[in-house]
Amino acid sequence: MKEYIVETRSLKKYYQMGENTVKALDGVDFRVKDQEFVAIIGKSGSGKSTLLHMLGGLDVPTEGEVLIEGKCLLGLKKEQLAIFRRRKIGFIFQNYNLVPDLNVYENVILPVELDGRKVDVEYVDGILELLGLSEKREALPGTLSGGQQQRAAIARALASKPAIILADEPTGNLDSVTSHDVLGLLKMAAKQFSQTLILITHDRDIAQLADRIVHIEDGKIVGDTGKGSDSYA
Ligand SMILES: Nc1ncnc2c1ncn2[C@@H]1O[C@H](COP(=O)(O)OP(=O)(O)OP(=O)(O)O)[C@@H](O)[C@H]1O
Repeated sequence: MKEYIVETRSLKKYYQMGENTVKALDGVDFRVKDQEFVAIIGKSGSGKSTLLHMLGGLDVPTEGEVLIEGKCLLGLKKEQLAIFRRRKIGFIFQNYNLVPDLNVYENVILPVELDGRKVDVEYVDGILELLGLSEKREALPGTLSGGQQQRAAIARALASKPAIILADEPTGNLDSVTSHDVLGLLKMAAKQFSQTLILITHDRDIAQLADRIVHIEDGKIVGDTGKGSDSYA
């Protein structure tokens, strides 16, 4: 295993808006160790989502590199990138993106099935149990509370056993008590299944759950605190 599971080198993403260049990311050197939990904080428009999208291979940098387990994403062909995303990365977004016609269990195993892999039923049952969803396996998403839907989305992200979980404001639609509960469960699950967790949040209380807090401003890392951090600021 490489020292860093995730690494960016001088990562830049510029958008040309007429005469103006928006520097969404402006030279980001970001490193995450295997099984670390890192929270990314920063004001709206500071570049958090852009960074997360680059890490997950959902977008291509203007300059610089993203390395996952030491492998440069830019070197991958389209098909290889799609396989990489399905196998290595679990995404959790603010709007849960559950399929309304499928029940909780079917939603959770969908990415594994789409990848043509055999479902590890015992493992999935363990995740549902851990997230308090065992009773809701057969329920349709529309009949669940926001917190339950988000837990189902977390279960789905965990089910394919990805090495890395990327979560973009996963509790943005939940009240603060539910947010804390859901995030606590996500943290516990990531630990239990030896996953690396990178989470964007506006909420400083939630960020405190992480091993490290990385602060982004105007597309640059301006602070990096917590155990195991390198010093950037
Ligand atoms: N497709 C795009 N075209 C043009 N500009 C973009 C695009 N995507 C992002 N930006 C700009 O890049 C900057 C960073 O955006 P980003 O979404 O990464 O911020 P953020 O920190 O995630 O914000 P929020 O907390 O509001 O989600 C912003 O100025 C945004 O307007």
